[in-house]
Amino acid sequence: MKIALIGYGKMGKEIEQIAIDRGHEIGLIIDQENQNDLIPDKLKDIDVAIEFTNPKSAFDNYQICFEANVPVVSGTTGWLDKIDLVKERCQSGNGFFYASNFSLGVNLFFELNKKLAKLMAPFSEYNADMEEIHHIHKLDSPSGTAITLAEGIIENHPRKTKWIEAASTKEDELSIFAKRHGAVPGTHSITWHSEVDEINIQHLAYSRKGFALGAVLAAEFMPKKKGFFGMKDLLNL
Ligand SMILES: NC(=O)C1=CN([C@@H]2O[C@H](COP(=O)(O)OP(=O)(O)OC[C@H]3O[C@@H](n4cnc5c(N)ncnc54)[C@H](OP(=O)(O)O)[C@@H]3O)[C@@H](O)[C@H]2O)C=CC1
Ligand SMILES: O=C(O)C1=N[C@H](C(=O)O)C[C@H](O)C1
Repeated sequence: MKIALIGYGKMGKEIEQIAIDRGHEIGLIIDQENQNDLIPDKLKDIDVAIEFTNPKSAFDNYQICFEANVPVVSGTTGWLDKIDLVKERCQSGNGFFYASNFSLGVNLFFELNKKLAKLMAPFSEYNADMEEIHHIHKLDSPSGTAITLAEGIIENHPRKTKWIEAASTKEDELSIFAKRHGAVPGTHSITWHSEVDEINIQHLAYSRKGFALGAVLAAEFMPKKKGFFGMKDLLNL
């Protein structure tokens, strides 16, 4: 498979290594300094583009790939205000795969989080909050993964209707505390507190390898696909 890497930062470089180890060819690398090279003509013989840039650039990059009819795998977070426009493009024949977190562990953790929220629903003595910790270079807050976890709680718990990135005393609000520290790859914890105890679940990434492998597996799934896909399609969760 011939891959275009759009964004050659921490994730782009990790993905390049895993893609090569799995026998793929990197046909094009686009980063900030050569971003004007991302034109449909340069994508002519590319099977799939993997996009990890930043919230401001992601959507424009998708559109260029769509024009070239190249399916996109994207892990960039913080651009979801445009998700309906991407879904429209997918309905008209383009292929797009998005995950706020590509690691197998986090996707299992998403399911565990939903099950725990459902289990807690009848027990009003417990209230939840969330903490996410990432490296100091992260641009968006809270993390995309934290938002997916919050949505999982809100869908499965009748007393939580929204999340806020602050301490809240309102029962219907789920507090998310985002911390930035050193080089932390990504840690997410959910705690259900009562007056007498607490239940805590946590996913802690040791490195970016799990995210990068998931993105390459998604890229292997995508050539010739049309429509909007996510980790549930890949992992059959
Ligand atoms: N879904 C998941 O599993 C994961 C998602 N992420 C997300 O992926 C994104 C990237 O993360 P990460 O690799 O750590 O970030 P980095 O900042 O290390 O890398 C992003 C790269 O994109 C470059 N870039 C900026 N603008 C453009 C552009 N218009 N076209 C092409 N390249 C551009 C940046 O260049 P410059 O530095 O010069 O600006 C940088 O090299 C973030 O949104 C992060 O939240 C991260 C890990 C896992
Ligand atoms: O920026 C990062 O580093 C990460 N971003 C993703 C997110 O926002 O959830 C995934 C992972 O936590 C690392």
